[in-house]
This record gives sequence, C-alpha cells and structure tokens, in this order.
Amino acid sequence: MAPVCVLVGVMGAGKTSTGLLVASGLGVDFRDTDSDIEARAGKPIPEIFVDDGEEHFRTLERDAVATALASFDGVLALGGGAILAEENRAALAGHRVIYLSVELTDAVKRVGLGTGRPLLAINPRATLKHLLDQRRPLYTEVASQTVVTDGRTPEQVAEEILAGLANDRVG
Ligand SMILES: Nc1ncnc2c1ncn2[C@@H]1O[C@H](COP(=O)(O)OP(=O)(O)OP(=O)(O)O)[C@@H](O)[C@H]1O
Ligand SMILES: O=C(O)C1=C[C@@H](O)[C@@H](O)[C@H](O)C1
Ligand SMILES: [Mg+2]
Repeated sequence: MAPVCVLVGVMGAGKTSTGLLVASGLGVDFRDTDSDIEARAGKPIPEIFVDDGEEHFRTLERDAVATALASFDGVLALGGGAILAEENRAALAGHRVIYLSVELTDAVKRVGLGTGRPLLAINPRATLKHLLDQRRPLYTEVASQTVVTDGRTPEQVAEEILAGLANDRVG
C-alpha cells in the first residue's frame, strides 16, 4: 500500500487546502501527518513545541511519516519540516512526491500572523525566508514533480496535479 501522491512544501504552500481538493477529485481519503501527530499526542502542535520541544515533535513526525507511507493509500500531506530528516527523505524514494512551491511574498500573505505555526511565532517573514532558503533544495531533491503555486488558487493547483496523475495513468 502506498499513497497516490505525497505533497511537500513550506508552510503556506497549500498542502492541506490543495491536498483536500486533490483527494476529493480522486474520490480518495486525505491525510496530513500534522493531524496524525496531534491525534497521537492528544494536543495541538504549538502545545507539543512548548511542552515537549521541537526535537520530540520531530521524533513523532518521523514515526507519523513512516506509518502513513506504509499504510495509507490516499493523498498524503507532510508537515513543512518533515524533509529535514534524512530518514524521511530516504523513505520518500519511490513515492510520487509533489513539491508545491511558493515564494516568500505569497507564503507570507498566506500564513498571515503564523497562528498555529509555532516556528512563525516571531517575525514570520524573516523566518519563512530562512526556511525557504534552507529547504528549497531538500524539497527539490525528493520531488518527482514541482508545481508552482504563486498567484494561483488551490483549485488551479489541484487541477494541474489531477491532470498530471490522470496523464500518468493513461501513459
Ligand atoms: N494557491 C493558493 N492561493 C491562495 N491561497 C492559498 C493557496 N493555497 C493555500 N492558500 C491559503 O493559504 C493558507 C495556508 O494554506 P495551507 O494551510 O493549505 O498550507 P500548508 O502547506 O498546509 O501549511 P502548513 O505546513 O502550515 O500546514 C490557507 O489559508 C489557504 O486557504
Ligand atoms: O515547517 C515546519 O517545520 C513545520 C510545519 C508545520 O506543517 C508543522 O509540522 C510544524 O508547525 C512545523
Ligand atoms: Mg497543512
């Protein structure tokens, strides 16, 4: 069993909003490792960061990624920082990984004040710039396809992904 596709990208790339649309277009389930982690921890991500620290969150995230890749066959969205772990990047080999790319201007608009995103609690713009610079090469490394989302709606992005998946099935 393997996900139909795995969406990666920085916070605000639209993994959750676009992923839900792609899953609905395909008639399959949508799953988000951030939600899996919250369900397992029994508390929201900002509380996990405060109570247990980012390192513990990353441990839960590695477990959530491995479990979802092995047992889920719908559309899977990974947390924005999941690709930081070499173990997760290795686990993505052989999967259809779609990198939703977004540049700083649109990402800042989309995350607003960063509510619910602990890494963006202080100076979201500067932090997002740093995360984008650090992670762009890692997203690209694991991706089988990059879909640009700047200036586009989640519906337009989902349409491009669905067309690519349909094309694969025909070709
Ligand atoms: N292509 C888009 N155009 C405009 N707004 C978008 C687009 N994609 C997502 N958004 C909006 O940006 C916000 C963040 O999107 P979303 O939560 O889907 O991102 P994410 O990649 O899942 O982020 P995170 O990693 O924090 O979970 C939401 O308010 C969503 O409606
Ligand atoms: O970019 C990140 O490191 C994160 C992104 C979110 O999806 C959550 O996984 C968490 O807030 C950390
Ligand atoms: Mg999300």
